[in-house]
Amino acid sequence: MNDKLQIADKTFSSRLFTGTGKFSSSALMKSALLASESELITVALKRVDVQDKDDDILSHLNHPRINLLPNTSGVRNAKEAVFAAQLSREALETNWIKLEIHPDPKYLLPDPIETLKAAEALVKLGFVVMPYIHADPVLCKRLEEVGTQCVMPLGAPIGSNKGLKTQDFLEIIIDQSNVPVIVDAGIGAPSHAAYAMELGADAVLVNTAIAVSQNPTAMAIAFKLAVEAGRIAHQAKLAPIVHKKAEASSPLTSFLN
Ligand SMILES: CC(=O)[C@@H](O)[C@H](O)COP(=O)(O)O
Repeated sequence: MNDKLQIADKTFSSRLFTGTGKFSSSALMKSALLASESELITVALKRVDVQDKDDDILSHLNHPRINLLPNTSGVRNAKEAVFAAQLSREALETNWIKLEIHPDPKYLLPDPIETLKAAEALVKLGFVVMPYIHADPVLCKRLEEVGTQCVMPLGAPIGSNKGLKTQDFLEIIIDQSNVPVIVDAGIGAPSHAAYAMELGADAVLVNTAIAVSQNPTAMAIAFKLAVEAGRIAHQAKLAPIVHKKAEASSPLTSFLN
């Protein structure tokens, strides 16, 4: 069965996207990310030394399977985001950008107005834009209309590990989206990732839950398997929930009949 995910000009076999922050060492990061089999890995531009091609973090991500997804984390508005994306295109030779504008350091919630503004500008400049946003179905449609290649609604605040707190809105987004929906942020356990995939998400992005686990490599494998299981379950179609009464799994006829 061909179940690849297409975004812009790239095709992905893995529906688990990952991040590079919070690992206790670069070696551990590399081991976990390779074990995850993730093919799209985001790295904060502010962590990359764009003058240095041998930058430590980039050298650990140099692998034929890995596509780098620079992100604009740290910018405060659309203008800064566009500038950061242009810098990244020059330095890293990719026009893919994960657009993250979250000016408030306490909750790291994405600014919807600046994100839409930046997305529109970046699409016009030829970027493949992957916007990190709140699970807002109306905003997702507006982003799709300006030409983003996917939407990345949050499950819960970044790094909170709380899971799919936005589930009702994620379901609406999944139902009405014409571009891939990637649930990003707050996914704290493989079961959360599996659930997102069961709901019909096209992919998930996970960073903290893998990086801060006691065994990031084992946890990466657990996430990989969970994403695969959730995807297969979604395609197989889940049995419907039956309300208000039980329904016997076997016929309720007596053995004596
Ligand atoms: C790395 C990255 O892009 C994060 O901003 C992303 O949203 C992941 O969130 P978690 O760390 O909660 O998985």
